[in-house]
Amino acid sequence: VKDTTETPDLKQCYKLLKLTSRSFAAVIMELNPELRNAVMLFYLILRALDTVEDDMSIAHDIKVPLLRDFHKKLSLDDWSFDGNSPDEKDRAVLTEFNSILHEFHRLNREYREVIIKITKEMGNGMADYILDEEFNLNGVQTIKDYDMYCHYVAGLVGDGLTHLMIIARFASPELIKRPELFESMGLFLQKTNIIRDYAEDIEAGRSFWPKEVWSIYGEKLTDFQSAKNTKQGVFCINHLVLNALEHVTDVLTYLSSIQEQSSFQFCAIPQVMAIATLALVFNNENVLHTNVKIRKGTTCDLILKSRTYKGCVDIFEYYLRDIRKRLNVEDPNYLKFNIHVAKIDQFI
Ligand SMILES: O=C(O)CO[C@@H](C(=O)O)[C@@H](OCCCCCc1ccc2ccccc2c1)C(=O)NCCCCCc1ccc2ccccc2c1
Ligand SMILES: [Mg+2]
Ligand SMILES: [Mg+2]
Repeated sequence: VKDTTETPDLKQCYKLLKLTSRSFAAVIMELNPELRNAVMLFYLILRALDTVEDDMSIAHDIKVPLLRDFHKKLSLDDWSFDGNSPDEKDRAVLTEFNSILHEFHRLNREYREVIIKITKEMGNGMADYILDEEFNLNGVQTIKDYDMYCHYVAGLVGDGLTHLMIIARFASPELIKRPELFESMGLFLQKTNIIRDYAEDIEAGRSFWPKEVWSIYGEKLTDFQSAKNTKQGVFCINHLVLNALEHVTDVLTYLSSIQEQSSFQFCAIPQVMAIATLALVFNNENVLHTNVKIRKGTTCDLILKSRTYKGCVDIFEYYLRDIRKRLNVEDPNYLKFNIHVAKIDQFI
């Protein structure tokens, strides 16, 4: 019988979960007990890794080996790290890493193997980017680089979660044959965050908007912050929204194959939040200056409506129509948008 005693370490882990993530904590708590601890620990371990990646105060010669070897910490009984991550709540996952390790060793082997594999691949992908001088100086260059970066930080999460759900028998093994589906689950979320976080990232001295796109609309990425370039900045946002929408059909196909209710909601809620966020950032010049967020009321409606697959399809259809209605003919992306949204409509 599974040992489900609530140890002090487990309580500490759930405290860390709630501390580090508003959105993901809520959906992870919804999960069936069989899967909840594994996904919670998967989240905290990757959040710890990402906190190292995000911490601009850690020197490269410390950061790169730390990222590459992070998965090896998972075999230790005790390890913690005190970076100077500006974000207090994120720092805690690294200083309190022992609780995560103690609980990690209590997971069944199959779950641990998935988590170690993804942590190793993500850590090495992040390290490769940090070592790439081009990326360091000028950020993400091509759309191909953009997709590859998002693969490492989010596509791999979709990969790991899919395998955890299959081990727990909450998703069909057929999904393993469709890696493009779980890749899109991650890329849709990450690309939405990257578009939304423009102002915050520029402030922090980084950005992930691909040069292949923004250079169509401006000389420098920071140009969009001056009033005279607002229109070009909005066209750039819309171009990136269109690029993110290319993942919609894969996301809906993936959702249609999750049978277990709590896993379905766990997968569906972040996706419906993302399509609502994409509709919010579309044609929205505020994105160039601040971090726009969907209203709390909207969030509640989305959570309720996304309980069924049909509800999710309705939500996507609603926001895709909303975006199409607000397309302006002078937007260079006008034609591509219409063709692509019509294609998704056919799929739906
Ligand atoms: O620092 C921040 O607060 C934001 O960091 C972003 C960044 O630095 O780019 C960035 O960090 C990425 C690296 C660490 C990934 C951590 C993660 C996130 C969600 C999870 C959900 C469940 C289980 C494990 C999870 C692991 C970030 O958090 N971006 C949010 C989008 C990531 C989506 C991951 C993902 C992929 C597929 C999914 C499928 C189903 C349900 C949730 C899913 C969640
Ligand atoms: Mg981060
Ligand atoms: Mg990061």
